[in-house]
Amino acid sequence: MKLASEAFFDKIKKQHKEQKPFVIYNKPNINKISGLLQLTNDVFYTEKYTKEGFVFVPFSNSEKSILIPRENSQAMECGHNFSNEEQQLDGVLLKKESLKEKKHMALVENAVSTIKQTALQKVVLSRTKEIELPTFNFILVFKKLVQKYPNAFCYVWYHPEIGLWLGATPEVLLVAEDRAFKTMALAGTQKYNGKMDVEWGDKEKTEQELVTESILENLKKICPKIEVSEVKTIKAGPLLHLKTDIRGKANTGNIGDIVACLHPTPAVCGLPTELAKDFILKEEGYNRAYYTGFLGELNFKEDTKKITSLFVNLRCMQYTEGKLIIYVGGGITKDSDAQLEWLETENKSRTMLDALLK
Ligand SMILES: C=C(O[C@H]1C=CC=C(C(=O)O)[C@@H]1O)C(=O)O
Repeated sequence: MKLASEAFFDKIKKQHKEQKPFVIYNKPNINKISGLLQLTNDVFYTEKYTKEGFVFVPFSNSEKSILIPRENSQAMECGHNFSNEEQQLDGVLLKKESLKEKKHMALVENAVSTIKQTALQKVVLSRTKEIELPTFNFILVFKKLVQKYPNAFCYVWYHPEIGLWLGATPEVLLVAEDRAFKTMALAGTQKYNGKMDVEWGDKEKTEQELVTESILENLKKICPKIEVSEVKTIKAGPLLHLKTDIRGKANTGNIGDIVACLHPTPAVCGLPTELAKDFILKEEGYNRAYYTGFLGELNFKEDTKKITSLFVNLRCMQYTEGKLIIYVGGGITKDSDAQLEWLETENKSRTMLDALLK
């Protein structure tokens, strides 16, 4: 159902007020906002990725994978011509985070020495940034995300039993049309300072190469011939990253088989995967929940095709109990500097903060 944007957002407000699950999202470089409004407040789970709907999957199995099934939802869409009358988000106050800074730096130092002494090569370490906010206008922030980050996947996802999440992620996990698929190796970060033609340090180049190599190795199991692009610099909001595009044709039509080769990529976990995951679960000291999981359209039937568009849940935040929790992390290798890694997480938090403060 195509709606004018006001009617679209009114329906979303009503759905939220009635505490019923929904997702609204804008895919990269497309001038269309889609919504799926679940008809009841049941929780639908998905394990094998064979159903049709919008999936919301955690980083590890501490949480469950949730589906908003297409057949139990109302689908709607609107364009980008929304009003800008509400500009300001009131009451956003940032506190100093000296304690968090010390903790994060100690965690990074611990990782660097573990990498030097064991088989661990890379681990992605993260933290949260919390903002007290008694009321939260998620529609206003969503509109800002869509306007500010046209090449990101922007979303608000809500389930009364799980929570409210928002984000603007630059990272594709998997886009598939029947058996043809694409993914990307995204890693390495620097601040965008007005130009795209920049130099990259060895740490960032190696970090991104490790991600590419590992994805290619894992995909061999389901794809004999893989196309790999050159490494490019891409802009993601206030940041630049290194990216390699990867394409192929899978020898399986089951999305679950492809996802099993990709998630969690070394861009959000590390290498070797199991060692990195153990390090994260043991040392990070908090629950990532759905941050660094993935989300998106699963097995959408369009004409005669089956389309899947999944994105890694980065540059995201959760609103809970009067608090916004922003999640940010970065890849640690033997060459990481703890202070610079802290600054990188600060820079990454700007993606969400700029939509709250500006
Ligand atoms: C883990 C995050 O970013 C990943 C994606 C791109 C670049 C990254 C990096 O340079 O460390 C991270 O691997 C995050 O934004 O929280």
